[in-house]
Amino acid sequence: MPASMETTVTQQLQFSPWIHSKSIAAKPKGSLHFSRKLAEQHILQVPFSFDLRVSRHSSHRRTVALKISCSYKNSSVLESGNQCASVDESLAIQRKSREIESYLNGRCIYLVGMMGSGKTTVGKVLSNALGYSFSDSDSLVEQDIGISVAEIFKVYGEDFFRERETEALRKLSLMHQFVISTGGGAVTRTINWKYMHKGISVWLDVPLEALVKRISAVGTNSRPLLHHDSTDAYSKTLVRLSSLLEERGEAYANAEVKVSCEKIAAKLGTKDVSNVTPMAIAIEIMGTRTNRDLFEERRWLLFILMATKNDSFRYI
Ligand SMILES: Nc1ncnc2c1ncn2[C@@H]1O[C@H](COP(=O)(O)OP(=O)(O)OP(=O)(O)O)[C@@H](O)[C@H]1O
Ligand SMILES: O=C(O)C1=C[C@@H](O)[C@@H](O)[C@H](O)C1
Repeated sequence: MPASMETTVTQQLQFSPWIHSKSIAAKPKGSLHFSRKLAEQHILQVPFSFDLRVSRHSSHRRTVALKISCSYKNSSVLESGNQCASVDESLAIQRKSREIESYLNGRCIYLVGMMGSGKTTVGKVLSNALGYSFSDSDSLVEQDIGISVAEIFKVYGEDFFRERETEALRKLSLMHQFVISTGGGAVTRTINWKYMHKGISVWLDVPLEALVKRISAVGTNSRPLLHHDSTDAYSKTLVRLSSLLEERGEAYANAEVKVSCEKIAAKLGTKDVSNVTPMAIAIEIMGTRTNRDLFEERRWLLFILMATKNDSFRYI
């Protein structure tokens, strides 16, 4: 087994939810090392089986299926889990995160987009890769008021929620090194943009049909603006989401970066956006520069060019 692949696989474990994966150290020698702290905490005794299969699904991706079994100290229970990950994506995300570290300079990333566009899912992958913290403005409001977003809408109404959402974004705008998943409607208030423009805003643009599929699969209970009685979930969600998207299209376009799932799918050689993984979206985000930053870069280039051409050039 090539050493580089083993390294990647070991690093993939950091995304695994079923063991205290943060305590796993990657070692590019084909062995898994667990920290002393983990052992001292009597959590993990020894990994006793390690099963790795590499398959080639398409010309674009190699997928590693990794199965690990561990025994836990002071317990007869054995637990195991599976982790599937694309080696290429995993390498690309690590490389990109190193590349953009100085460009980001600690700036927060605000993910905006419709309900179900993947702000939370992609946000967690992105924050993990960048070594940033993750936060979610809906969760901050819930913690603040002590009840769920759906209950806040029911008890206090949408205007009250929007005020609290703005306050959550104001607090977040004081932070550094955060990836922030914003509420789907956060883009509708101008004041929220004042806060979000303190960092880099990214619109996750996902086709309506994909949003409806995702939301109908998990239900609308936690999404008060979409909630309806249980009959014909797909078409009711479709109607409601399409009118929200029409109302908000321009507001989402205020984001400095637009990441289109359809475009990523096309790059992968497919039309089906369900083939676009959260990791692929995170990689695309990391590879895109804002117009503001491109403008700054060009300004500097121009300055250097003129300075080298003309010694007496003075930059104003
Ligand atoms: N790239 C993806 N491919 C397939 N499914 C995805 C993808 N990203 C997210 N999902 C799924 O879509 C659903 C919604 O994702 P998520 O909660 O991250 O969206 P969100 O934008 O945070 O939604 P909301 O604003 O309503 O909280 C989840 O079930 C998630 O697993
Ligand atoms: O799109 C919206 O307006 C909303 C999206 C959710 O994230 C929540 O912020 C709330 O349900 C409203």
